[in-house]
Amino acid sequence: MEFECSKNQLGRGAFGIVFKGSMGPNHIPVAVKRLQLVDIEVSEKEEEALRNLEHRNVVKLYNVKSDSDFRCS
Ligand SMILES: Nc1ncnc2c1ncn2[C@@H]1O[C@H](COP(=O)(O)OP(=O)(O)OP(=O)(O)O)[C@@H](O)[C@H]1O
Repeated sequence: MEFECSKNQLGRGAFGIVFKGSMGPNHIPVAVKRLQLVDIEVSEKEEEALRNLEHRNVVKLYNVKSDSDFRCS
């Protein structure tokens, strides 16, 4: 599902900045994390782990987009 993100910054982690965004036609609020790509293999492993993880204390991963020009506006 497509998502958008705003300039509204929610926080910052070791691998990137997290922005407030929305997803889909109903604009469901989501957090958008823009990763600074360090190691593609590590990123892919984290993505796979998050996709398979379901826990009430862990955010759900909905989408991953690979685009070096992607910016939150
Ligand atoms: N779903 C969310 N809702 C609100 N704020 C969030 C959300 N996800 C992340 N944040 C904010 O962004 C900050 C960084 O989140 P991030 O997931 O990058 O943390 P991290 O796991 O420590 O980072 P990293 O995986 O890069 O080491 C959080 O401390 C929080 O303030």
